[in-house]
Amino acid sequence: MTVVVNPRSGRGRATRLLPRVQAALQEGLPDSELRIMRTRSFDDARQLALAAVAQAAPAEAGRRPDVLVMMGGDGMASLGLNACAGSHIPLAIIPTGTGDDFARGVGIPRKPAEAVQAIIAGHTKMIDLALVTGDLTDGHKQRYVGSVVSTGYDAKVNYRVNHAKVRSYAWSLLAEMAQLRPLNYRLTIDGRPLHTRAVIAAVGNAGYVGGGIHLCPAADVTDGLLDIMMIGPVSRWTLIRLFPLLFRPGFVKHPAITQLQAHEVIVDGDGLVPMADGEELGATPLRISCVPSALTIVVGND
Ligand SMILES: Nc1ncnc2c1ncn2[C@@H]1O[C@H](COP(=O)(O)OP(=O)(O)OP(=O)(O)O)[C@@H](O)[C@H]1O
Repeated sequence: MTVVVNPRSGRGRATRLLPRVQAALQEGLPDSELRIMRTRSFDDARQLALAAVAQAAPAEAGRRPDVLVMMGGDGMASLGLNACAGSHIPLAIIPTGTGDDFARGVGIPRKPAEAVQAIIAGHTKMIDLALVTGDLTDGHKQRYVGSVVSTGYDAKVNYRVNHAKVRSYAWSLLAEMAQLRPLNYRLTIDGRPLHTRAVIAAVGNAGYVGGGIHLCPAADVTDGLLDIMMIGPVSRWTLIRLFPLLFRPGFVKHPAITQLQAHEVIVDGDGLVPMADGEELGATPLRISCVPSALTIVVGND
């Protein structure tokens, strides 16, 4: 078992928790060889995750497969799922980030101590991933996304937070609200064109963005489908009323909200800033396809 740790995730929470996590894993899995790798940078984390998967052994009779454990936030989860996708190596997450939306959306316990117990118990399930193809910011042409691709108001808020000198989510929400205007979207949903105007258009594999916004409430990571959620050209005041409701469980019903499901969506439009896992994703057009059962993850008991 290789545990790749971003010591800075959750503003240093991972560093504080690591000794307890290590002790619990050693106690719970005394026969496992445990390798703990503290990352020095995001690139370092990517390399360590890829190397761990390349060296990992699959399951054999009477023996569990090697497991990649990513300890950090959504950035680390994204590196882990991209390293494990399509392999037979299960991915476990110990969520110590500020958002942890991937863990939230796929049934991984959000409390680190419970996530460790889930790893010890070793229950796994296969989940779908969204494969994004296009000119991506990381220089690649393809990347898996586990949670949501955002392109509207919420993505602009995320972009503003990332580029602000002082990172304030509340301030960015307000600043983007002041500039709110519907964006022109040119979507192709399972081959059918849909030209529309919207303030939010998100494509979800799992349902959460922005640290608990349930933007795609119908998303199911085992149904082989992507969930598309759009909020049409509403006024600022309507969005201010709708937005907090997205933090609550359940569905938000409003005539401006459209929810669809598809195997593949091509997202294009004017002035879109696609974001995923808290980072810029790339320039439009982007093709987003659901890849069923692309990843095995370690989950808690439902
Ligand atoms: N030593 C490091 N290893 C990995 N990433 C690092 C490191 N130091 C800083 N980072 C930065 O941390 C970010 C990834 O953090 P991660 O997603 O693990 O946690 P978070 O940002 O606290 O949580 P969340 O993404 O859930 O809000 C990247 O933007 C990366 O550049």
